[in-house]
This record gives sequence, structure tokens and C-alpha cells, in this order.
Amino acid sequence: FDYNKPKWPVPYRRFDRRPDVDSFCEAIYPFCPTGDRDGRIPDLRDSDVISVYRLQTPVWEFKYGNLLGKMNIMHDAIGFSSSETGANFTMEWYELFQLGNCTFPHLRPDVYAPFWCNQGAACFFEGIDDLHWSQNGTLEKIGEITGKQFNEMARWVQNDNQTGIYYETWTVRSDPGPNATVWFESYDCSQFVHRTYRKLSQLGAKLSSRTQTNYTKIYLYSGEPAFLGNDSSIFGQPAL
Ligand SMILES: CCCCCCCCCCCCCC(=O)OC[C@@H](O)COP(=O)(O)OC[C@@H](O)CO
Repeated sequence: FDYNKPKWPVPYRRFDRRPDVDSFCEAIYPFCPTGDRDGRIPDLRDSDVISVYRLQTPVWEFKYGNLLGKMNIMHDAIGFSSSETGANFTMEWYELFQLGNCTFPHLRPDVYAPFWCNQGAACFFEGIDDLHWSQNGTLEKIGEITGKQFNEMARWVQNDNQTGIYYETWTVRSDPGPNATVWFESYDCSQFVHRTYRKLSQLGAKLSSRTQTNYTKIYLYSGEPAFLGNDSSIFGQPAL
């Protein structure tokens, strides 16, 4: 235990590689259907000028329109448009098996511990569906970057995607008050957008939005958590 490091919030746990998904987990909609199977992102010319867009729309807008938007349950993404080629791109981070699977675990008869289907991943694909983002949400230009900055960001996204694997719906705090302690941060679409903006700023990009940007959080209030051990020590699955 490092007494110099704050104990809370518990840092998000990263991994060396993304594990294969369990066949038990089923997606209602295919993940990233038009993106590259291996998550590759095209290299743009260093001298290119890329417009950057803030994208926001209600979760499941393509199916339920503004329904979840009325509850301020919003999905966030980033758009890019190359001035040299005219190509547009959308980059987002979301669940492989939808939000419910990341919010609640499964209880399986043959498995003692709660079973999660909660992987999330980046999805980069060609095109920006203007209507999807603008009719119930936001599509706003927030700046311009060079092709060089885009390419460096792309390499960072691929590493981020290989190590940040699990989607965390809940933000866990001590209480609703302004001085609450955050025990665990969420790890969701908006956190990815924030990490990417931060990386682009570190690369020298200047991004700004003309309007206040609100991001969706769902809170779980708890007393100070205590570490109980890992699945096998808590739920003790006998050797098969
Ligand atoms: C079913 C129980 C859900 C209860 C929890 C409700 C509040 C949770 C808020 C978490 C923030 C959600 C933001 C986010 O991470 O969005 C990602 C994803 O859910 C968006 O899914 P989508 O299918 O609308 O968008 C993917 C689509 O853009 C693919 O092109």
C-alpha cells in the first residue's frame, strides 16, 4: 500500500491484452458493424487539416429516438473530417453487449460468482450520420488538428483499446453532496471522449465548445468500500 497515493477513487484497472469474449454473452446489435475488424485507423497525411466534432445523442437513439434523451441518458462520440480527402469518420466507445449487461451481472447455474458480459471497446468507422447526432443531440465543430496529431491520437486509441477493456456504468460515491468521496469512477463512452480530448490537448490541439456540455452519470451511493478478495476467494468455485 502506497501511503503517498490517495486511496480513493480506486484507479481503473488496465490489462495487458483484451481477452476473448465468452460465448454466453450475446449482443442484441452487432458491435461496430462498419468498423475495421482489427480496430485499425487509417493514416492521414501529416499536413492534412482535420476538423474535430463533438457528437452527442440519446442512448439507443437509432431505435427509440429521443426517449432516453428525455431522461438525459446520452451517448458521446467524436467526429473527424479530413480537408484533403473530404472523408468523415466517427469514433466512439461503447459496450459489446449493450448497457444492461454492463450495469448488472448474470447469475448462472453452473457459475458461483456473478457473471459479467461487460466488455467495452472503441469503434472507428467511416462516415458521420449527421441526422443521428443532430436531430436529438449535438453535432458541433470544436476545433481543427493536423494529420500528424490525428495519427498520434490514433496510435494512442489503439493502445487504450487494448488495455482498457471493461465498461463500468456506475459512478460509486459516498453521498449526493458536493464534498462526496468518489469510490469508483465510471468507465463509459463519455470517459473515452474526455481521455481523447485530453490526449489531443497534450498533442497541442486547441478544442473548445460554444455551449455547456453535460455528460450522463448514474450514481451508486455507498459507505466506504472494503476489499473482500477476488471471485474465487469470495464465491469459492470448487475445482471442476
Ligand atoms: C438497461 C439498464 C440501464 C440502466 C442505466 C441507465 C443509465 C446509464 C448511463 C450510462 C452512460 C451511457 C453513455 C454510454 O456509455 O453510451 C454507450 C452506449 O450505451 C451507447 O449505445 P448506443 O447503442 O446508443 O450507441 C451505439 C451506437 O452509436 C453505435 O453506432
